[in-house]
Amino acid sequence: MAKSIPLGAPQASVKLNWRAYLEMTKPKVVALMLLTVLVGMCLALPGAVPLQPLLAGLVGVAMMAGAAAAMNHLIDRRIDAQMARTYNRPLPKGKVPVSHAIAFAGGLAVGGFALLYLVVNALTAWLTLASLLGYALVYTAYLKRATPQNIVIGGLAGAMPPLLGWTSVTNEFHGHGLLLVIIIFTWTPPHFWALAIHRRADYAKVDIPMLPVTHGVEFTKTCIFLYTLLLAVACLLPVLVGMSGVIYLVGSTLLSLGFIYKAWQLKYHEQAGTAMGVFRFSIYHLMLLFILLLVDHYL
Ligand code: HEM
Ligand SMILES: CC(C)=CCC/C(C)=C/CC/C(C)=C/COP(=O)(O)OP(=O)(O)O
Repeated sequence: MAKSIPLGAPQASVKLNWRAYLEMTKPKVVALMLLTVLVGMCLALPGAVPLQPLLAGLVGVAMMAGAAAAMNHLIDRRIDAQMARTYNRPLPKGKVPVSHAIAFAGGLAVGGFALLYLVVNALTAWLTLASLLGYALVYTAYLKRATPQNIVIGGLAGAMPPLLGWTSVTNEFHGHGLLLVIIIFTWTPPHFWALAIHRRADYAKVDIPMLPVTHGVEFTKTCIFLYTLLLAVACLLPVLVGMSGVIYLVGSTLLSLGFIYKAWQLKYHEQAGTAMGVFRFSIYHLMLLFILLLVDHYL
C-alpha cells in the first residue's frame, strides 16, 4: 500500500509535464502550418513527392516552429500571466521552470535546423531559421509591443511554411510558392484581429498596442472586412497563374464569399460571439483552402 503512492505520484507529474511542454509548442497552430508545408511540397512537383525530404521537411519545420512558439511563451511569460486567455499557460503557472523551457526551445531549434540542413537542404534550413527569428524575436520581442501593425508585419514569419515545403523538395525559390505565402500573409490580419476584438480588454490591460486597443473596435472591423476582400483577390492568384484549376476556383470562391459575409456581419450586425465566430471561421477557411489546393492538384 505504502509503495503505490510513490510509484503513482511521479507518473502523474511526468504526464503533466509532458503536456506542458507540448502546450508550449502551440501544437494546433503548428499542425495547420504543417498542412500548408505539405501542400507546398505537393504543388512544387508534378508527380509523387520523394519520401525523405517530405518526412524530414515536415519534422524539421515542426521542430523549429514549435521552438519558435516555446520562445514566444518564454518572452511573453510576464504579460501572459496577466491576461485571462493566457494566465494558465505552463510558464506563468510554474509547471515548467524557465531554464528547462530555454533548454527545450533551444534543443528543438538546433535539432530542427540540423535535420533540415543535413537531410533536406541548406536553403530550407536558413529560411526556416529566418521564420523562427522573425516570429520569436522580431514579432514577439519587438513588434508586438511597438506598433498596431505588429501582426501584419510579423505575419510574414507565420506565412512562410508553404514556401518551406516548396524549397524542401525543389531546393529553389519559385513564384508559385510565394503566392501561397501571400495568401497566408493576407489571411493573418482578419484571423488575428477578430480574436483581438474579443480579447481587447486583455491587451489593453498589459499595454500591448493591438489594433482594437489603439484604433478602436469599429476601425478594426473595417480593416478585417477590407482584408477579407484583399484575401479574396489573393486566393484567385493560383488560378490566374495556371497553378490551380476549376475545383480550386469554385471552392476557394465559396470560402472567400463566406469570409466576406462573416466580416460584413461583424461590421454591421454584430451579436455576442460574432467576433469569435469570424476567428473560428478563419481557421476552417485556411484549412479547407489548402485541402482544395491539394485536391485540385491531383484530380
Ligand atoms: C503573426 C501571425 C499570427 C498571429 C498573431 C496569430 C494569433 C493567434 C492567436 C492569438 C490565437 C489564439 C490562441 C489561443 O487561443 O490561445 C491563434 C490561434 C490559432 N491560430 Fe493563429 N496567429 C497567427 C498566424 C497563424 C498561422 C500562420 C496559422 C496557420 C497556418 C495559425 C493557425 C491558428 C490555429 C489553428 C489556431 C487555433 C489554435 C487552438 O485552438 O489552440 N495562426 N492565433
Ligand atoms: C519556423 C516557423 C514556421 C515559425 C512560425 C512560428 C509560429 C508558431 C507562428 C504562429 C503565429 C502565432 C500563433 C502567433 C500568436 O502569437 P501571439 O504572441 O500574438 O499570441 P499568444 O498571445 O497566443 O501567444
